[in-house]
Amino acid sequence: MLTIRNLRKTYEDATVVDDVSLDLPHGKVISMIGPNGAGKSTVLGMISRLVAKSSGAVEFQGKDLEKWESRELAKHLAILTQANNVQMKLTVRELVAFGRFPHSGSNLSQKDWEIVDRSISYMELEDFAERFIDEMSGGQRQRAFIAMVLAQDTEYVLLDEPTNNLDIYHATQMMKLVRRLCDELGKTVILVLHEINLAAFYSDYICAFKNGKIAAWGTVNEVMTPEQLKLIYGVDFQIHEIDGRPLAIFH
Ligand SMILES: Nc1ncnc2c1ncn2[C@@H]1O[C@H](COP(=O)(O)OP(=O)(O)OP(=O)(O)O)[C@@H](O)[C@H]1O
Repeated sequence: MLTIRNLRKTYEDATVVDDVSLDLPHGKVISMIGPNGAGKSTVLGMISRLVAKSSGAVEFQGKDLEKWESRELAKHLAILTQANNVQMKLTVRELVAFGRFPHSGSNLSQKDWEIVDRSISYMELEDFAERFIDEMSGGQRQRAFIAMVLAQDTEYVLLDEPTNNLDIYHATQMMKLVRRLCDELGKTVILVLHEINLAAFYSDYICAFKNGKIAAWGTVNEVMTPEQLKLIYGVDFQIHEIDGRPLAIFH
């Protein structure tokens, strides 16, 4: 369980996350949506300790996040950020192997390499395993970084805009994988997404942010209403239903 209490982030005189409190349920897929600059990545960053909070508290598995030892935390919680670039000349398989570091350091066992190869195949990168990541397209590289996060094999997986750069096929495969991580492996997946229909189709809960505050929080059906979406995004929405899930049309 991840509990957030009165979380706030200020930069000089700007408050970009403003008194956010949230109980993120375990073993579910939770999507964070909202306009540019609403504070989604900052909240995700504070949940993973990549961004220092200005005030408030984050409790992870009953213990204040600040009290976790870094390597121990990395065995339980993995994050994909938006700023993924490494300056080293690495192959996909070498990059993905970094995901095993919290567990095994640099001495990877046969089992670690099996997890690395399984993560590579989750992202359908088998044919690219020995390719250097700086010789890949943006979407292929994004999938390699996601594979590294998966190789960390944590109960909590935080993904900031994982579908960035991905085509429709790979974005859909990515979201199906997120569902499997949750349904088959019991993981909690927290994503930042701009594609609200991917959020609606594959999540259990949606948290919508606007101006640093929570604008809506609840099950997909509770949040995906024309009235709330208009308040969040400022455009008109129609909600249709496909396979029992809401589908938003906006114009
Ligand atoms: N290092 C920083 N210094 C100053 N302001 C920052 C810094 N990082 C983020 N901000 C500001 O904080 C606000 C929230 O940014 P954040 O990246 O959390 O938004 P977001 O909802 O993830 O947006 P997007 O959808 O565009 O990725 C923005 O107004 C941004 O300009």
